[in-house]
Amino acid sequence: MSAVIVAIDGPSGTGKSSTSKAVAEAMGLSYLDTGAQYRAITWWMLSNGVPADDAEAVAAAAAKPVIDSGTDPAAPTIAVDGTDASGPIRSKEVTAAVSSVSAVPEVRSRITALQRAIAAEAPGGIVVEGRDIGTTVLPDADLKIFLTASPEARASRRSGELKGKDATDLSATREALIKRDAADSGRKTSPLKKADDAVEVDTTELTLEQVVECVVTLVEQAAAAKGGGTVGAEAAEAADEKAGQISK
Ligand SMILES: Nc1ncnc2c1ncn2[C@@H]1O[C@H](COP(=O)(O)OP(=O)(O)OP(=O)(O)O)[C@@H](O)[C@H]1O
Ligand SMILES: Nc1ccn([C@H]2C[C@H](O)[C@@H](COP(=O)(O)O)O2)c(=O)n1
Repeated sequence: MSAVIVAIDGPSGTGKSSTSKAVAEAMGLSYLDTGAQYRAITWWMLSNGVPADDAEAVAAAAAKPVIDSGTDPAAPTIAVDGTDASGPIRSKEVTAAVSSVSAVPEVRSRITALQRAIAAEAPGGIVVEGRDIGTTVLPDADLKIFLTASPEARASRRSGELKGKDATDLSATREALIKRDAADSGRKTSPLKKADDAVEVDTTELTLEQVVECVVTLVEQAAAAKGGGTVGAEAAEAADEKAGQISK
C-alpha cells in the first residue's frame, strides 16, 4: 500500500509551515519545507560571493552546494555542506535574495529533483509545502491545498513574529510580503500558482488550530479515498483525537 502525499502551497505568511508541521505530526507523516531548501541554496550563494541577481553566475554554481533536509515534523533540519543552516537562512539578507535565486531554472531543476527523491523515500507519506508543489514538483499528489490570507492578516502575523528582533513596521512588512509574492508569482519557471485541482483554504479569519483541523480532515478523506492504506490506525486515531481537541 502506498503512502499519502500532501502538497500545500500558497503565498508567504499564509500558514503553510505551521499547518504542515502540525498536520504531519498529528498524522504520523514526514514533513518537507521546500522554502528552507531555496533559502539554503541562497545562503550558500551569498556566503560564496555569488551575486544573487546574476542569474548566469547562480546557474553555474547551482550544482555545488550539498543540501540536506531532515523531515521529522517535530524537529525539521536543514544543512548546507554538512553545516546546520537553520539560523542563517532566516536572515534579512537571505529573505531579500531568495526570490532572485529561486527564479533561476538550474536552481529549480536541482531542488525539484531533490524534493521528488525525498517524497518518494518518505516511509509513511509526507506533507510537502512550498509554492509549486501541486503544480510542478508533485502533480500527482493525493491531496493539494492552496492556503491564502489577506495581506493585512499575513503582515500582522509576521510583525508579531518579528517583535523585539527586527523593528519592521506593519506597512513595511506588508509591502515586503507583496513584493516577494509578486516576484514568486511572476517568474517564468514554475511560479507560485494554485493547481487547478487544489482545495483553496482562506485562513484570514481562521485560527491556526482551525486550519489544522480542516487540513487533517481533508488528509483523512484523501487517505480513505486511496484505500485507507496511507494513514495507519494509530496515526488516524491520533488525528481524530487532535481534531476532537481542536473543535472543543
Ligand atoms: N491561521 C493563523 N492565524 C494566526 N496566525 C497564524 C495562522 N497561521 C499561521 N500563523 C502564524 O503566522 C506566522 C507565519 O506562519 P507560517 O510561517 O506558517 O507561514 P508560511 O506560509 O509558511 O510563510 P512563509 O512562506 O513566508 O514561510 C507564524 O508566526 C504563525 O504562527
Ligand atoms: N516550492 C518553493 C518554495 C519556496 N520558493 C522560494 C520563494 C520564496 O519566496 C522563498 C522562501 O520561501 P519561504 O521560506 O518563505 O516559504 O523560496 C520557491 O520558489 N518554491
